[in-house]
Amino acid sequence: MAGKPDVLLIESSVQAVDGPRRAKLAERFNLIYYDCESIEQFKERMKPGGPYANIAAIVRSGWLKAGPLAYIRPFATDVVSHYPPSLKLICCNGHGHDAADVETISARGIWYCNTPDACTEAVANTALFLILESFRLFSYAQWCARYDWMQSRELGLLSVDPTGKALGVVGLGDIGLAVAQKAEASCSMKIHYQGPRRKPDAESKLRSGATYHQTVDDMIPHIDCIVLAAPYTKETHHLLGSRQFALAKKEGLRVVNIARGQMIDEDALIEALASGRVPGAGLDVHANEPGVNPKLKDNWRVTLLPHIGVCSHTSWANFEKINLDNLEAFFDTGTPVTPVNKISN
Ligand SMILES: O=CC(=O)O
Repeated sequence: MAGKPDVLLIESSVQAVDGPRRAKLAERFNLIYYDCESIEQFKERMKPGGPYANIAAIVRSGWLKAGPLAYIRPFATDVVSHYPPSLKLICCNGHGHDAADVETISARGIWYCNTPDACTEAVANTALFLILESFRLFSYAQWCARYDWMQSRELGLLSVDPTGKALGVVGLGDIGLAVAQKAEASCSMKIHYQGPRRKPDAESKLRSGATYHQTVDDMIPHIDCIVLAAPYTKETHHLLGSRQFALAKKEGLRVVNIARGQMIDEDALIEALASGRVPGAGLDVHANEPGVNPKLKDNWRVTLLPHIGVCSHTSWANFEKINLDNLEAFFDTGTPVTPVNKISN
């Protein structure tokens, strides 16, 4: 094994890359399979003399473990200082990278790569489902079909079709644009968007274009449903709160979040649901994951998912492929393919 770089693999059961490519991987790298039970154990194993003491790369293509352990954050600030000096590359599944302290990772001279586009379809399809849910409240209707048919009679009088309604997308990046295209194509929704700047290229990919608004507050009075598809940053923390809900049209503002839970002030959302300013919501993400606010759980106007939008067999397969592209490119050329930071070689 001497001479081969140590690569720590956090894998999923979706082994999309198999056959010759996987065999080559084992020829080229000393593959170590992550099996820690806690973050403390992870730190311990990276100490001199430990099994992870010489890792040159970490490749994360799967959950760390099922259950609450899946929420261990191996790239967070308190862990980065425990990385061995040999570590030069992190390849991590997913689109958002707010769970990693990329600034501190960069200061340590380590490349950090995400897997852009690997999950665009999966997340955009989830958003489309949640848009329909926020208007038609089908999850509650399903509950009625299972347990109390007659309660669905009232529901049928409350729900509204999204056809032709105005959709406001916060963040017209890859995912936001895919959501807008699907909503336009399937429900003829009129697209509005907000972000740091106008995006004429993205606008031109929509059949009827899109209306840009500089701020969320400017956009809300024009829309029937808002979808959050922007990265979570200091600026987007509590992007939706009481002030924004107060700006809703009198017919109300449907709310869909496929980005990060902390972009919504959940207490304000609960109040807006009670007052009718928000007649329906679809949330894939939550402020305190893996917990879900009990008041949202109790509200039949809200469709709740457990941050599953990004996860499909298709996405996990793409994650693995892109991670391995990054690993191989880094060891071939010194530069990975999809880094979010830049390290001078
Ligand atoms: O939420 C999931 C991701 O950012 O990939």
